[in-house]
Amino acid sequence: MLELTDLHVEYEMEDGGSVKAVNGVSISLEEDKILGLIGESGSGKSTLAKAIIRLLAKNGHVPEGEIDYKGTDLTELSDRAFRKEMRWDEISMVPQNAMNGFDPVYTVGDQIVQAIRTHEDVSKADARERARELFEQLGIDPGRIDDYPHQFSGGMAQRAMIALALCLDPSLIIADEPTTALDVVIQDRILQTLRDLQTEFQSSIILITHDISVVSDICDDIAVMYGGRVVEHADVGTIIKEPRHPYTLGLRNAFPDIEEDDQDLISIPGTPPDLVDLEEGCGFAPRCPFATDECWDVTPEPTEYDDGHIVECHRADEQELLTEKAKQKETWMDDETDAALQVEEAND
Ligand SMILES: Nc1ncnc2c1ncn2[C@@H]1O[C@H](COP(=O)(O)OP(=O)(O)OP(=O)(O)O)[C@@H](O)[C@H]1O
Repeated sequence: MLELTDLHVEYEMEDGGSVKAVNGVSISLEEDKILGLIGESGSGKSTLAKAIIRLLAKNGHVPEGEIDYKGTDLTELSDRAFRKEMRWDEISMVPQNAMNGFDPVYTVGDQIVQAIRTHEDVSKADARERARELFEQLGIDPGRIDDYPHQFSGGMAQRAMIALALCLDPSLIIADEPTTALDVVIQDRILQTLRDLQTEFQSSIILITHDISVVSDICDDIAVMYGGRVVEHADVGTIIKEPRHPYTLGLRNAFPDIEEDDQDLISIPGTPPDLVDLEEGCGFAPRCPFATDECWDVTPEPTEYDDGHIVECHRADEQELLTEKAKQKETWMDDETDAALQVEEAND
């Protein structure tokens, strides 16, 4: 249903330079699937999402690439046509912080009713009924429909935001770190609700997060972003159990596995690349313990392994060796990698 081809997104800066926040991304999302978009802060996840729903900051634009949504290239649509035909009806978004998504001066119910009536010719009473039903489905007491946003707890506001995103029955929902501000138990419940609703509404979801353990439970596919590119993309089982990219292997080390005791959490040394002065070569090479001269000099092309497992790494063929070495702390402590390593004992 959604196919991005060689998508680039840039932010113009006052000094005349530009931040290449998304730098040639090609991925696809099938109908009724949840795609997890993971990567460190600054890897371009939100930018990619906002480019799809056309909510980029004023200084952002798409200089190159296609966003094919059900056969329409969204980059070719006028702003007016996009607002009328696409945003909210077809593609909606749950933002990082729900409180910012609601207008504090109107009740939550009024805002959902207004969203429905702006796009559909229905009576106020019918729209209100739909909002009440959505509240119920999301586990919010429908009696709270006339509350103002500040009267909701963080978890409830986030659920109400999901109700708003679902109220026009869109085919694609983009959820940008929808639960980061919430505690783990509520986070888990909201993600499960999202999964249940996705099955019921038969919509597709792009779920953005920096936490690989969050996505493993509810996603079908995962795309790993690094430095504005998708460096690995596959079904969730493959990404969790058989990744090939050293960055994905590193991400796996950095989050605890709930099934294992006594683990060392090893973070990836160094910092993400400068997206203003992008250099030739693999963007991860300065932090990669396995980088060779070729990695520094030549940007790797996407290569497909198995069915739909796409990796951008010159050494992706050496999966067994990389996997074994990546498990060892010493690998990430090697002085030959550019950066300092921080090792945290999981059970400290
Ligand atoms: N309006 C802007 N102007 C200039 N640079 C920007 C702007 N918005 C984002 N950036 C830069 O674009 C890059 C990608 O940012 P983006 O927010 O998409 O990353 P992210 O992976 O979503 O990070 P996070 O998890 O922190 O939200 C970063 O280097 C960021 O500083």
